[in-house]
Amino acid sequence: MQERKWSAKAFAPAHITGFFCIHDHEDKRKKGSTGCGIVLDRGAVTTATYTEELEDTLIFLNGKQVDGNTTRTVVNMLTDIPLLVESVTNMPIGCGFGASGAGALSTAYAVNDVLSLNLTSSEIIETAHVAEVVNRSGLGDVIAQSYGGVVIRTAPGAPQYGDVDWIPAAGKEVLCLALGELGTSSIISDPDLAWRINSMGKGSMKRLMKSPTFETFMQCSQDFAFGTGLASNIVTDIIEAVGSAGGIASQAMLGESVFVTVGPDRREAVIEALSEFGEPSAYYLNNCRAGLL
Ligand SMILES: Nc1ncnc2c1ncn2[C@@H]1O[C@H](COP(=O)(O)OP(=O)(O)O)[C@@H](O)[C@H]1O
Ligand SMILES: CC(C)(COP(=O)(O)O)[C@@H](O)C(=O)O
Repeated sequence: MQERKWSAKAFAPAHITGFFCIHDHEDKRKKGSTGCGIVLDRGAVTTATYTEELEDTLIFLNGKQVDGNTTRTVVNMLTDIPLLVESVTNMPIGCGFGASGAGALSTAYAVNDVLSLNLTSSEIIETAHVAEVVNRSGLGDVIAQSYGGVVIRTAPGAPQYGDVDWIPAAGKEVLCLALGELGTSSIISDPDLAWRINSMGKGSMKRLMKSPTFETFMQCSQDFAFGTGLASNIVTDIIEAVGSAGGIASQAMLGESVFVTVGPDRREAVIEALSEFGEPSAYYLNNCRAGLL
């Protein structure tokens, strides 16, 4: 007889979107975003546990009980068995690092395993993507987090409907400064903002595809942050200070956060410039995908 599994653990990485376009569709699997972003070496590790005493699904984030609506939707889409879901993350939450997507995707992998649901990766990714779309907590993070690297989302939606390509890049360092939260739901639901996002996003996508390099990605992201008006005064000041110090910075969508790329010769100067505004953290590009641990 197969041994009963009580617990399963999975990982999903952080993802910063540089620029994006919103694609609405009544079929939530086909709704999503196109755009480009980077998958990073931090993420969420989630354990799903089955215990007989549990009456309702409980969700913990870094040891504290949370509503975790997107994660809860994932569990409800997959089972009516109550589960204990414990997620631990070393990325900023609500700041444009795709934390909700990483939580949802790692949960979907862990639940599939602990309950032996025998879903394929495409079905697992689709579940997490639909949960993000339904909760308006993200549109494209789950797709990028499923693949790793510098992901260009060329067509929106879950794996069977959407499409991706990559800018080949080695484990480059990315400096980040997370200042605060931006509500993903309120921004993507605002018709004026959505119009500006889409008109800037389309232009950024065209420009990137003409010259798909990491430098073009950074430049398009910066123009997107300014052109959409999403960059606050402080974010604008930081982006300019980094530029003067010899780096390229942009805003992590959708958060009050800045991410930076810089060559080794200007690294110290850029860190000094960033330190005027807060304590920067060093991340690395991650070419690894989400999955079971
Ligand atoms: N690993 C996780 N597990 C469960 N819920 C999470 C996790 N990470 C973030 N969340 C929830 O996601 C919400 C933040 O999502 P969102 O506003 O989309 O920001 P982000 O840019 O971090 O994705 C918060 O309510 C938070 O409790
Ligand atoms: C930019 C965003 C819509 C939200 O990203 P976050 O705030 O990190 O959940 C993302 O999911 C995307 O589609 O590119």
